[in-house]
Amino acid sequence: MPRALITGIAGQDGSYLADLLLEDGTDVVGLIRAEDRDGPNLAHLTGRVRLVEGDLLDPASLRAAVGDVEPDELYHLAAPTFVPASWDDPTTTVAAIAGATSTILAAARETDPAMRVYVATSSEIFGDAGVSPQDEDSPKRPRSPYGVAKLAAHQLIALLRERHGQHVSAGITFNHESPRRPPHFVPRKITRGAAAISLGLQDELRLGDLGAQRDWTDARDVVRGAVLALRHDVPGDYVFASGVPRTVKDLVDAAFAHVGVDPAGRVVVDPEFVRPPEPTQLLGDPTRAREVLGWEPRIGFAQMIGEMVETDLAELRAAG
Ligand SMILES: C[C@H]1O[C@H](OP(=O)(O)OP(=O)(O)OC[C@H]2O[C@@H](n3cnc4c(=O)[nH]c(N)nc43)[C@H](O)[C@@H]2O)[C@@H](O)[C@@H](O)C1=O
Repeated sequence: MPRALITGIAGQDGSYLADLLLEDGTDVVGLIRAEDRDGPNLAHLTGRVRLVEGDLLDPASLRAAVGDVEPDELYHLAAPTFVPASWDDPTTTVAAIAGATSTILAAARETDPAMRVYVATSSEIFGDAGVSPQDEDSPKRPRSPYGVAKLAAHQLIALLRERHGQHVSAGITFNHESPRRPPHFVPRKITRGAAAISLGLQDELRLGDLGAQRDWTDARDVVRGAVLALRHDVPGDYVFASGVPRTVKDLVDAAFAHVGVDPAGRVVVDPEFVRPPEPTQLLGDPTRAREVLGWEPRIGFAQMIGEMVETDLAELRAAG
């Protein structure tokens, strides 16, 4: 039975990855911060996975976890994820993303040079790429401290692969969502808002730029890609994306249609949430993942948003 260590198992992606690996009989160990032990995404995993403690800002704890667990497969998903927050504290962002990735990759090599590793990087590494859609070889000009930190991690992976022959793959993940996504990200904010408005719990939903565009897929599809990448014989970089551009307004329309409410007059643009426009359209080209790994998204946009709204309706009803 292979043993996998998942950093960030308390998060959206980590918990779905644990579900997937448990299904195929993998022995799953999760790395968490002490304060995440009671997180909502861990409850259903209790008794089915082993948890070890570690902190991205404490390199010794990461080295100890990798050395003690001695996994065959290491999925490094833990990271700060809210892009605007990276402007408030770039130092911590860089340490927790670039610093921790470098520690984990070194620990993997010291523990077992044959250990297979997958690291989640991000479409934020592209920034003002100047070309759209972006594939693995597109120019990378990040526009946030978060993107800079992810790019450092991304480039380190390629370098260590080349220098030491480490089996490390990078997932260049575009936006991915699910019923486990926290509500400060715009899709969950919108599905939660539509649900609350339809239940009469809220009058309006305050958002930033409705014309902002992203490439959204379902988190369950993305973690399936992570396993395919790690288990492929040759390590590499892979864009995981739908290849379909959509706007924040498309999210609003899909979520409100699901609850049968007209969003007109209910959605208010609030400057607090407006970010500077992207100079290059962020859109993924997942051709390599499809051709090399046989990966394609299976869960469509409307299904994903519908499931998120249903989860929000159920949670709000239960809370009320
Ligand atoms: C790939 C990447 O994906 C995620 O980062 P993100 O794209 O910043 O995600 P988000 O959901 O916060 O924003 C998406 C878009 O929606 C616009 N937007 C409009 N109105 C609101 C609004 O009211 N709230 C928010 N949050 N965004 C809004 C906002 O300006 C942006 O254009 C992370 O997983 C990150 O870790 C990652 O790697």
